[in-house]
Amino acid sequence: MSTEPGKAAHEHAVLLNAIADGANEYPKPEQVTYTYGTAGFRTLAIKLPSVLFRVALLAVLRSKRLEGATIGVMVTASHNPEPDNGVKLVDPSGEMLDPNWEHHATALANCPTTESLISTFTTLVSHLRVDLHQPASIVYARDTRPSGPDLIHALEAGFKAFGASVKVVDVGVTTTPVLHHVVKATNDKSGAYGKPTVEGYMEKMSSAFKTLVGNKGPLAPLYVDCANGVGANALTELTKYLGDIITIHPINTATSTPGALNSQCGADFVKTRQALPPSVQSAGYLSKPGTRGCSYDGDADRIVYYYLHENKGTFRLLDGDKVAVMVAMFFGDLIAKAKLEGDSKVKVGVVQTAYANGSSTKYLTSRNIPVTCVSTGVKHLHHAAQRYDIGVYFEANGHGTVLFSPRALQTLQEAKPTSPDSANAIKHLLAFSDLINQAVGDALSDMLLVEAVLAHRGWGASDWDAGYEDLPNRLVKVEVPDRSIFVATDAERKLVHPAGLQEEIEKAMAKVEMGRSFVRPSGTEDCVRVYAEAKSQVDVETLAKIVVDLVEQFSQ
Ligand SMILES: CC(=O)N[C@H]1[C@@H](OP(=O)(O)O)O[C@H](CO)[C@@H](O)[C@@H]1O
Ligand SMILES: [Mg+2]
Repeated sequence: MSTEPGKAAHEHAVLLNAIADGANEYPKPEQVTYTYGTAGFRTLAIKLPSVLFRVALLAVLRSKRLEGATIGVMVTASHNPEPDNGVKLVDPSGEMLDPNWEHHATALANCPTTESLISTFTTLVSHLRVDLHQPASIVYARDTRPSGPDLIHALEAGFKAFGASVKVVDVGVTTTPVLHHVVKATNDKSGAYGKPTVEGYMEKMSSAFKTLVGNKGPLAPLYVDCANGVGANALTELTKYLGDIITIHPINTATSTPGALNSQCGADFVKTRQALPPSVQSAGYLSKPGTRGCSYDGDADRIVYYYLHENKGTFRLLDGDKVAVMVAMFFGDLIAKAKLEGDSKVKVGVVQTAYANGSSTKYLTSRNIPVTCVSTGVKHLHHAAQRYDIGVYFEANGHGTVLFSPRALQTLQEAKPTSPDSANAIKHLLAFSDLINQAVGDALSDMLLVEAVLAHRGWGASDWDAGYEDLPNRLVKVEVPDRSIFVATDAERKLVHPAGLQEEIEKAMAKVEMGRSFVRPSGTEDCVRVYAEAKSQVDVETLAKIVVDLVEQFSQ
């Protein structure tokens, strides 16, 4: 845009006309209200074209507001069924969109007409003090959903309205964490984070993995359920970079079979059902004792592991809590071996949500590892983890990563080893910081992290599992007329509303041994979630039932 007043006004009018033309092509369906939630906009794909067009406008505004910093747009609905889709924005550091801007996204998405869209857009430009003369830079990608290409068209139409002031890079069909990597690396002008490309991501991770386990391979084979999603493509690519250090068997890789995505497979299926995907079960992949399997979700930002009990053949889940505990303990030991001096001590902390199994929290705290509990949603965990030198964060369902603070990295880079052992520990800690996605939870990166830790420990799945035994637990969805009456506090462990309900829940908890239960409204589905755990299966069922009944009673 020009800085001459007359010309600038003309260009502004041209821009608004172009936005109006695009908006007319992608009208908002009537009677749909959109919310930018925990995971961006997510609903049936047929309802989304207008949202994609408007998200493009917001992405451009955000980039211009940040003086041309690169913003990411990911088109995915993660573990949802195939007819759904979604879109979320990625901030320049590779993190989720700033929560203040979520409201602006919601406002644009819900404008009923082209006129109201233009008016809201203009208001945002002035309220947010966006200088439209600034350049903008956007990278975008999508998962394998059949609705993806049309939604990408709608997104691109939004970018085109701004003409040449917007530079766009289409990363193509890839995982959510790869897109986050590209965003973070593009904005890191020092180049230290790695190349801002899919190849850069693969090279960085595979070379760190080789540094860590190159002399320990070949590692025992691993079966990877890709949920018939985009993780299958990324994993195929990654295995080329890994060579023969580890034998990976990708399964559920039918990315173009209609209806296959997340159907009877994937991390969400396994965590919710606490069972193997039928395809893994029937093929007997894990029947050889000790064989490890893992499942990604549809956009490969989440992973859970499992194996079959050696004697009983029963299913054993190694979820996000199990990963967090193993990784935190391992990093604690590695830091001790590094023998860093005095003030340069690096400390490990863990961030969980209330859904973390009580046994995992007890295991950590009894070993003096600090644990912070935060509200559900990756962005809360990510921010809390940034307060530790090495912050390990995982949701029980497998979303998570490990963050190395700039101070920890600098300390490690400058540390003077006192022995060959300390030199090795420092080298390994630095390699782990390259192996682990520093922007967001990442199924592929977390998988290599688990494999590297197991190899360093000399452990199989059952050794890993032996640390602690999960308390029996139950997670129940309750549909209520209006979930907004449920208001939680204290990292969502207590309810402040409806009045009196919390007291009743606490009475029920006190009746069973090691009873714990909490209730919160879901941020992604129209339901209230009830979580309960207790020392025995019978007690947990009783506790869950009482609390579900209470929720129903108090929602009338
Ligand atoms: C109990 C549970 O698993 N909740 C999930 C779910 O959030 P809810 O707000 O509970 O619907 O979706 C989030 C986004 O994927 C994920 O971060 C979170 O862990
Ligand atoms: Mg996901």
